[in-house]
Amino acid sequence: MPAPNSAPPPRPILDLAGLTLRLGGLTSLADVSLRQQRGTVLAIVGPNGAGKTSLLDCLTGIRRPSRGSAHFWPTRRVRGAEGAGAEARGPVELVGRSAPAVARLGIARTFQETRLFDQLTALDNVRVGIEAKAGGGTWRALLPRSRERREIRAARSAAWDLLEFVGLADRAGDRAACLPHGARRRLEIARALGTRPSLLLLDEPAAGVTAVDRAWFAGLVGQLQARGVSVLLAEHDPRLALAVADAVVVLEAGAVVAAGTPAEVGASLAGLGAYRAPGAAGR
Ligand SMILES: Nc1ncnc2c1ncn2[C@@H]1O[C@H](COP(=O)(O)OP(=O)(O)OP(=O)(O)O)[C@@H](O)[C@H]1O
Repeated sequence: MPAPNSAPPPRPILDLAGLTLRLGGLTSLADVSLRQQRGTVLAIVGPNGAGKTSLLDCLTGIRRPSRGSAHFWPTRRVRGAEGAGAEARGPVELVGRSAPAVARLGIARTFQETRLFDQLTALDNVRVGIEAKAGGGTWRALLPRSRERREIRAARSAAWDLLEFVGLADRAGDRAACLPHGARRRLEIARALGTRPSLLLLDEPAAGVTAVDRAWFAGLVGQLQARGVSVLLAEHDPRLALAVADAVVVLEAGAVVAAGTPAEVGASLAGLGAYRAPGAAGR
């Protein structure tokens, strides 16, 4: 029997078993197994070509693995309640689902190359994410006029909140094409959050950004957790991953070569000479 004050048992949100992906003659993912607990940040670290993007693609209906399974525990939001009012349902298999079906389950992602609507404003880019979740234009056409107006106002207000959250409220009216690289990456995150995901997959969100944006991304991960969003972070730079993650998995040539807490993985990477602690000579 558990002690009266013991912490609640960890609840999984994602469980991958033997995920294997072959692209042409090449094995991009080789028998990848891992588990992520709900409410945590799991970092997938690895050099170029390690299979990080392939992994995210397999989870989001973009690629179909040749073998293996990917179970996800969706969250059913109780009407009028957030966070504590959310209930986890039993696991569902992600393999074989289309990208929109995965999104409907509550998984959102960003891409290494930002995919924004360049001719739309920052605000409208986020509204697209929110309205896609709400059913988009077709659904709206069936609504009574007053309800339609209410939904439009709600989407606009939610989009403003998300722009504020990512520090882009002052760029709301700018076309996405005019935004600098770091701001585009922030905007992509805001758009992904518009679908109200319980799991957010970030594909190297800090690649090529300034030191200021990099620090912001590191802080963002904690804020997402506070909002009840679990994060799967694909990251090239182990330093960022070790600094923000609760657990780390290292991929090399498509296979898991290390896994554990940031301290455990940091120690094994240092042993391999692949990681130098921040502040170490020669950085
Ligand atoms: N469309 C494709 N056709 C064939 N091979 C591919 C394709 N896309 C990726 N690969 C190969 O799959 C392997 C894993 O690539 P992936 O992009 O998943 O790695 P990554 O860790 O995300 O690297 P990066 O950070 O450079 O994107 C690599 O060897 C890559 O060359």
